Amino acid sequence: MSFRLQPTPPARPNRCQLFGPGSRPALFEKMAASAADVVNLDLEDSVAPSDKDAARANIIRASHDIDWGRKTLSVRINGLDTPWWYRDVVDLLEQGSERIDLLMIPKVGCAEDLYAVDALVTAIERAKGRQKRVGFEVIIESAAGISHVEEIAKGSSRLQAMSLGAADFAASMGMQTTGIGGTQENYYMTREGARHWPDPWHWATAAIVAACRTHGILPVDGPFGDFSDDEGFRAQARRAATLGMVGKWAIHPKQVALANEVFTPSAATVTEAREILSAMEAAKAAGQGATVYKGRLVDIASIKQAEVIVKQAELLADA
Ligand SMILES: CC(C)(COP(=O)(O)OP(=O)(O)OC[C@H]1O[C@@H](n2cnc3c(N)ncnc32)[C@H](O)[C@@H]1OP(=O)(O)O)[C@@H](O)C(=O)NCCC(=O)NCCSC(=O)C[C@H](O)C(=O)O
Ligand SMILES: [Mg+2]
Repeated sequence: MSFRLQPTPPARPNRCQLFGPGSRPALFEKMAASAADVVNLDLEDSVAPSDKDAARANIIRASHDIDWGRKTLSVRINGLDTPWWYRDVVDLLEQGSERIDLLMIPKVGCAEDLYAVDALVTAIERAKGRQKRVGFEVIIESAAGISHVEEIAKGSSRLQAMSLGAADFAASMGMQTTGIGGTQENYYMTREGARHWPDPWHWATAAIVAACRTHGILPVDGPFGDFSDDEGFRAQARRAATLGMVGKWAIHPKQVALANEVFTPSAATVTEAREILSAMEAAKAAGQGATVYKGRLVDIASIKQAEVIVKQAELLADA
């Protein structure tokens, strides 16, 4: 480990973030009753320009009236290149309840984007005497965002989570795609006549995870648009989990159980992780730094790998 230690990310469950448009308040109670860890009420791209004011008012009302239980309540504001974002922040923090946990900032391109929102939020919190410090989450969904991902990850002490937004990301990168996330038909390799479809989101996912882990932020996989394709969602989520992400968005309620399934370590995985820790305890007692578990090498690094899984399981058990 470097002399600079890796900070611990916020200790809260973030397996699934369920989205719903702020312009559809009939969905809010259903979102609150869902099994998602995080609810994202949207003011941005799922809300038509003519509905922005009404959607903002709906969300403010819902922050007071709806019992959100133990969920993390997040509101996605409009992008900093629009005329709406400052009004989103001002109204949400002047009129919304303290139940709002996070503001999600879309399409961040540089650390200064967080600085600007932080300055406005800080002034409102002081002026209104708000007791709870609101947190931020951001979406990396542009060429600029991925190019500046590490500076963004350290851009504000309010930042808790960072998601990959595959749809806007693909558009900004000029990718020839139309589907939101998942396998892309023309991104394939061939060998001996057979096609194989690698993951076009792999490098961006890995870059986001590295930036997040360096700065103690939760890395999250964004939307998977085809909500009729459960296996496609599972495969995308499993790839993201394997690379270190902690959860995934749901853009339809049927995706919530799928995300929770993938991002909750299975009983067998947790048992194996605990057995590795026990095997290493026994090895340590015998003065060894490495031993054999189920025919394979485990050593001090294996302790850290196993601890990732055991800590995830303990966090979810406590939640
Ligand atoms: C995708 C939807 C438009 C589908 O809505 P609908 O046609 O109403 O779905 P169903 O008829 O299948 O609904 C079945 C029941 O589930 C309830 N429902 C629907 N959606 C939700 C929801 N989001 N949360 C909770 N409950 C929901 C319906 O009311 C039905 O209930 P019942 O009648 O009692 O059985 C819609 O799901 C939707 O709007 N989803 C969210 C869209 C969204 O927020 N998009 C923004 C995030 S993705 C993005 O922005 C891209 C990203 O930034 C990037 O760049 O990658
Ligand atoms: Mg987007």
